[in-house]
Amino acid sequence: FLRSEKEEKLLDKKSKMELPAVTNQENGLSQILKLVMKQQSLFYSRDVSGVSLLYDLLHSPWLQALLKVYECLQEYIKKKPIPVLSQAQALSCEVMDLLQEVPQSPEAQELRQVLKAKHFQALLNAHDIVAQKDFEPVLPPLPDDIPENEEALRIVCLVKNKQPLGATIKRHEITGDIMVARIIHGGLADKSGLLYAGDKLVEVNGISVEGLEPEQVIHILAMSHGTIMFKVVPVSDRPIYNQTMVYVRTMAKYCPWQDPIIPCADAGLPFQKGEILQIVDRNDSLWWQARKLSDFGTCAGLVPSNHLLKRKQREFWWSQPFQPQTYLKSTILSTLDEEDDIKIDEKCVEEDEEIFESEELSEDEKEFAGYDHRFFIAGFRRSMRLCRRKSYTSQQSAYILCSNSCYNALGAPYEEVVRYQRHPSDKHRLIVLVGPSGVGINELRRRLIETNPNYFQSAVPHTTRSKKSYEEDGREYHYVSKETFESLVYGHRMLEYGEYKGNLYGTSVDAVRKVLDEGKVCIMDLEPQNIQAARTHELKPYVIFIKPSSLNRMKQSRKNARIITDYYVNIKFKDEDLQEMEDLAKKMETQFGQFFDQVIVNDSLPEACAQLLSAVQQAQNEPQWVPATWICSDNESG
Ligand SMILES: Nc1ncnc2c1ncn2[C@@H]1O[C@H](COP(=O)(O)OP(=O)(O)OP(=O)(O)O)[C@@H](O)[C@H]1O
Repeated sequence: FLRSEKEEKLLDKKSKMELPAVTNQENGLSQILKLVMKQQSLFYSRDVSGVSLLYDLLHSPWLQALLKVYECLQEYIKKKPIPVLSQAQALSCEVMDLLQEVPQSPEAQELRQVLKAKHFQALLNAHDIVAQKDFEPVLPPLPDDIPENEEALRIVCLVKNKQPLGATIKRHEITGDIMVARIIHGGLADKSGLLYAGDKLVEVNGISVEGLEPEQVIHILAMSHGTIMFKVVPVSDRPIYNQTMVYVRTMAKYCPWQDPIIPCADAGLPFQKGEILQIVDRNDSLWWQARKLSDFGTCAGLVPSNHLLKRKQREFWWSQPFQPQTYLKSTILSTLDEEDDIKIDEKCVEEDEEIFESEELSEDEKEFAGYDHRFFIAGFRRSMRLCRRKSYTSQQSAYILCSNSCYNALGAPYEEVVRYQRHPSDKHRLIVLVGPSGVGINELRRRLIETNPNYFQSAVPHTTRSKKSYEEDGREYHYVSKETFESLVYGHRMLEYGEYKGNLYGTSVDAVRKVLDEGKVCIMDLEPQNIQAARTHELKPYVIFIKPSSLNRMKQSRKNARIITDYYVNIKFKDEDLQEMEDLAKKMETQFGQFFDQVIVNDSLPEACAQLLSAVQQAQNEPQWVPATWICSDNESG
């Protein structure tokens, strides 16, 4: 008899003098022989006569070949082969007779010899015996005196330790019987394979459940320890489990203990926005069973189905309409609103970007404009940055886009995802940086580009404002007419856009595509409500949220930091600015966290920079969860 692998190891350790016992038939003859061969040292040590003979036999190529045949046969037996004929030996005799009659040819002679050979005849004989045998079990006849209404009972014993039983019960609406409502995937009941949804409960630990409320049955179960015995009437149509696993990203937050309609809160699986779940059972249209990637070994939990969550979300959104203005309001604008009379000796900026014509640009100002000591970096212009947060139109469009995102979220509370790893010959994924104004996005983006300007690049934005004498079309901006700009917007070719001082600014898909087509990594910053527009199969954006560090840390680290406003090139951060940055970050995370692939806390700049570089490399070279639509179809929408 064979022992389990664990027992075998123990046996190896404890004593090599004992012969292992075979208890598991499934392990097969080959396993037995392998085990015996493993124990050969034991034979030698005991000096048993004939041991060397056995050793030679075990290692002979004949026996090895026989083992292979045996293993193949085992496989065939599992598939229930049907013999073509059951009289192969008789047929071979007939063929031999015929061969005697045909004119002698070397081939006919050879075939006759093969058929005549003792081994071959023995093989055919064995074949016929197997082919003629009926392997189906013969069941005893049913007794004639079974009462008409007799119900078959199944007795199930489960040993309960600390883990829950993994089954829920309910009262049948019509019959009033206590039924097994569902079996939780991976739980004790599921692993036993003895209880099924739909089984009628008759007794628990010898106590009849007739007339009891489900809560009373649960109480009996809760009080029971060790082995629990269930007497059940098995369900006649056992549910067939043939679902493919799907993985989803959660687009909403869920807490079972706050959900009044969950059938069993303890069996619920709480989740935050943006978590990846493995959906293991979708048989119930209202309640699915899911597992978190981080807790793969544990049993599944109940989560509301797509349909149910959509309903819940709709109720939620109706009761709490989304108001982007409350947190899209600029830090700086609100500061200026409160304090018109700012007495800071920073340089005052009169006109849109006029300052860059001045000979007296400080290094800081140049950097803000996108100038480095060696090269020009597109996409850092002040107006472009300010239009994002200042322009009324921008806020309106933000509202529209955001409403769309909310609508999308309503449409799909779970987003099906698949594991995707970019092939080296594929275009790079777009890197999107998101964060509250002033957190350091431009600083990080600039530093990242400077590490390798031939590899990292920003997209060149579009503007409707006229070109300045020192500017170059396609370098600072693509200068286009208002009509062209608007046609790009209506054609959904703008990832983001806004208005600043009467001019339109925005970044187009084509500008991003140009960078990607050159084999480079495109880095751009977006307002969170515009992420949805970038989430396409073509761009496959990897979204990094830049989060501010704690207020106290920022008060220290941002002492020399400067922000740009529409009035000042750079002013120092005030405590209120930092506070507002923190509040804004929290709101962004709550509202849009499900879209963030990575979060980087910008505390120490060099560290945040290193993290950003590593995140960008991960995005391009390591497998990531992405929406299934990006991979499975040519559908452009995200
Ligand atoms: N970790 C940090 N430690 C100290 N200073 C920082 C840090 N990160 C950024 N800064 C500084 O904070 C200021 C604002 O950063 P930056 O202009 O990059 O913000 P931003 O997020 O791009 O804001 P906006 O979107 O409003 O332009 C800059 O002076 C920058 O050098």
